[in-house]
Amino acid sequence: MIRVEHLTKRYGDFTAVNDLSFEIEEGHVYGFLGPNGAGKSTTMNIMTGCLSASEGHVRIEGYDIFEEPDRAKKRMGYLPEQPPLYMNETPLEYLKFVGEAKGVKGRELHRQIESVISQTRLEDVKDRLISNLSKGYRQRVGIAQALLGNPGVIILDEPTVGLDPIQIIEIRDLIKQLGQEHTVILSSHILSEVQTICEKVLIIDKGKLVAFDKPENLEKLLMASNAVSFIAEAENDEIKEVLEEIEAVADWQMKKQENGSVRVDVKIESGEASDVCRHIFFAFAKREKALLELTSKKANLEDVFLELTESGVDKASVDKDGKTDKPDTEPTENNDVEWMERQVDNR
Ligand SMILES: Nc1ncnc2c1ncn2[C@@H]1O[C@H](COP(=O)(O)OP(=O)(O)OP(=O)(O)O)[C@@H](O)[C@H]1O
Repeated sequence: MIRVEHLTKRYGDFTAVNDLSFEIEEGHVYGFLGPNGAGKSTTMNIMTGCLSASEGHVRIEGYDIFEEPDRAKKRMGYLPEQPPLYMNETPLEYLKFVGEAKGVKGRELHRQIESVISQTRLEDVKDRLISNLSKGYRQRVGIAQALLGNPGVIILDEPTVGLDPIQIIEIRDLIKQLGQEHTVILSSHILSEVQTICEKVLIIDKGKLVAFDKPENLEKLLMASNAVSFIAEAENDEIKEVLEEIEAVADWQMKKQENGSVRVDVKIESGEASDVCRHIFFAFAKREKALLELTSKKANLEDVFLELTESGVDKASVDKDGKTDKPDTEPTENNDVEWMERQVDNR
């Protein structure tokens, strides 16, 4: 459906997108994930024909975005990071304007406007001035305009940035619904967002693709960072004996507690942490030694993301340059959003 081939974008001496290639298939929700400045917006702007590329090709359903831009653009709806809304118009007026600009006319335009207003639940505000709408509703208007012309692909650049937690949840639900009828590509630097909405994730860092897979497969990549911790009332030799019985155990550290028990942190090389927990539990029970605590830590997408972007070590075999620079991130903003989301999720 979309084929990106060896895409490169240079701003002067700076390479913002570096030899990016990937293919998007029909009917999935794709997450385009990366730290701030990774090159997500640049890539999306090129894919949607808003920006030229220094090198490479983008084909939308076979149409080259640079050679046949009209045909290619017809097949895509785009919500840029800053949606170009006219504040002194109502959603209805604005959607009419955008629909006409996309070449939709007459009754068909009327039908499509009704349909996108209903899909994005704008009925109650369709006659209010956009300048008087909340950011969440403005974002809905932005999504509604992307849906006009009934494109197969919807591209959304950071659609939840700046929204409050309730609005974030509403927009995510809307995106999930859109994914039932369209191919959706969504850029984000919020991991939990991509994990909950997307079926496939592209991770981009410093303009390069570092991973492209299902969220669950990316987590499997980091099985090695699965870990188990326990506190046992046993001697070091007995603990060593138990751990040596378990093939999946890669390494461990023991620390004597004040009450005489021993805290053990175990690194797992392969397999499930729960299987290792089960083995440890029964091994100590058989020896009639008490386990005071037993917990496992499963690698999640966040671990994959940090591993692939912060360390620059390429576990997905896409980028082999092994850079170790830290990305240009703005953790405060991300943390605020994720913290607020957790408050809502926990209610
Ligand atoms: N017009 C420009 N001129 C020079 N450098 C630019 C220009 N536009 C973007 N850049 C740089 O290119 C890099 C990629 O920017 P881009 O906006 O694509 O990243 P992003 O992944 O979308 O980041 P964010 O999540 O912050 O939006 C950044 O280092 C940015 O500063």
